[in-house]
Amino acid sequence: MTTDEDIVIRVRGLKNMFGEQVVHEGLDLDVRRGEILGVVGGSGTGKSVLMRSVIGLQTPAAGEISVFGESTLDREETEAVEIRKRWGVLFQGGALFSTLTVGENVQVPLREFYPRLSETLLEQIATYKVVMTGLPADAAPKYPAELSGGMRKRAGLARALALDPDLLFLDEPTAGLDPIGAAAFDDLTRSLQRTLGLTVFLITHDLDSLYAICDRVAVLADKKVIAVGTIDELLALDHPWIQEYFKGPRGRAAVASAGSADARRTQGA
Ligand SMILES: Nc1ncnc2c1ncn2[C@@H]1O[C@H](COP(=O)(O)OP(=O)(O)OP(=O)(O)O)[C@@H](O)[C@H]1O
Repeated sequence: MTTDEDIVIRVRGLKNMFGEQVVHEGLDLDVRRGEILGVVGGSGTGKSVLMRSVIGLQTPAAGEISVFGESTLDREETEAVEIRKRWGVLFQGGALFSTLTVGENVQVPLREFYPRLSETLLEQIATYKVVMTGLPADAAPKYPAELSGGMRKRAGLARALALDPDLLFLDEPTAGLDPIGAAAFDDLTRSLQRTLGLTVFLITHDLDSLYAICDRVAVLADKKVIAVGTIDELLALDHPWIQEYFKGPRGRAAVASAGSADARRTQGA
């Protein structure tokens, strides 16, 4: 049974609109503690807007959002800061500051939330986070433009982990990576999630990621979350978009690839 303490993000009756365009209406969602929740939906269904609403970058027209049991809407700034410290965000494309080195990028949230840390400690923490994401320590003094796409994603992840968050938001982290790089990033996400006990909100179009690392998947369509569950539970529903998405050619390829990855793991075990 899921209790209130098990729910890290609770969204109820969310409505978002831009001018006349209604993106969400009556959207409900629960994200459970310690899970990787995949968020899928066609382009423009409002996955990023949902994430931005939860992290306070988008003020909804209506609805309630709570994170760690605290409402995130209409809060005093000091209270909002305390909640914001508990999450990290990897935005679409990494969103690194191009004029700062990787290490300096990781230091940005540290400087914002802990302005009294010494320069030495800032550097040490940043290097530690960089290494934690599988990058060599000598990536820290490099600029984002000097890194490959996959390395930049890892650098973005290092920055998202800067404050030792309990909750991680990842917006299409494997977009633009080749299949091997994407699988490696999935493995890294899973391993960090397990080691650090993270709850992960993962927006993705990548069916391989859904099969490989997501505990449950939420499907956005018709301005709301139309279904949430394991992939098997979703497949039991006869919604046309869900059937087409998971059982279309790309879905079938992802099942085959998940099967062979499992077999490789079993043989390697
Ligand atoms: N700041 C904004 N101003 C106006 N419209 C916006 C804004 N942000 C998002 N939208 C609109 O809201 C809708 C949902 O956008 P969103 O980026 O959340 O979609 P998405 O599901 O993440 O799409 P994709 O999978 O293509 O990234 C789109 O129609 C988009 O044009």
